[in-house]
Amino acid sequence: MEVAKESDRCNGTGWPAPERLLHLSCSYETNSSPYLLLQPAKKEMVQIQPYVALYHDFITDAEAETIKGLAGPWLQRSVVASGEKQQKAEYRISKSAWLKDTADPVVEALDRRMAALTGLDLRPPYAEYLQVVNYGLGGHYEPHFDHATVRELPGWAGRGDPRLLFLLLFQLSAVEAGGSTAFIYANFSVPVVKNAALFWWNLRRNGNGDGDTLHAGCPVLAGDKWGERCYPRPVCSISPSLCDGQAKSSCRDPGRARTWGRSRARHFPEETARVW
Ligand SMILES: O=C(O)CCC(=O)C(=O)O
Ligand SMILES: [Fe+2]
Repeated sequence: MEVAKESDRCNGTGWPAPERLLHLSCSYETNSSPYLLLQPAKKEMVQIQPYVALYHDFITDAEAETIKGLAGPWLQRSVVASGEKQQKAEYRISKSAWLKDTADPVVEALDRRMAALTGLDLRPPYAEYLQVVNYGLGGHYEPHFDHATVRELPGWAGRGDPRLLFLLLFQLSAVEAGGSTAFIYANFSVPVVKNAALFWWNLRRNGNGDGDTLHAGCPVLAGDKWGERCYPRPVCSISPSLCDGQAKSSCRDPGRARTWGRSRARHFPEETARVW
């Protein structure tokens, strides 16, 4: 496969070939949840492999403004993981702040909506607090994986699974130009859609990192981009198979892993046709 460049994807020249669009669809999702029965999630499947979906109107203008207001005073230059430490990096230019679920009822409401959407318990310790991200002019996040690619990472055994199960990125603002999320190997990009939530799985159902998810936050060319990330830190992740073999020492809650595996199969049925 030709490996697309970040600049091509950020220019929007890398849409999937027509035969890869056949399975794509839009649907209202309720996931048998009382929250979503009243206001179904408007799901647009973007790509099956890697699995990427866009949920339109997932938050309201008022919620977006509240979140930006809460985070504003706490924003600091974003950091990236470097071994056991966190440090600033030229390849991630943005500011970020963590929001506790007790910070405001809006944050709690978002937590409930995310749980309804994914079927997963996303409260600490199963996820980090929500993280608000602000990219100014030229702000970007160069191509990276959200899951750790080195199995020997410090802390792998002692502190649970360091890999990010999925990413859910709420779009809190419109961007005048730039700012798309580009999937480099998969060869497509998703523009910023205000109030939508962009979702992708970083780990496959067998618990391995999905090598097709290499992605980037494209530079903001005009305006500024505000997002909020849900940052799950699953213990034993999604698959009971993770409880076998190498990752056993990180497995503190196999029961939860089984529940999460079942939720994933139920809430993301498009995946079940895939062979892993
Ligand atoms: O801002 C984006 O479009 C991508 C963000 C991202 O990759 C991340 O937060 O890990
Ligand atoms: Fe990322």
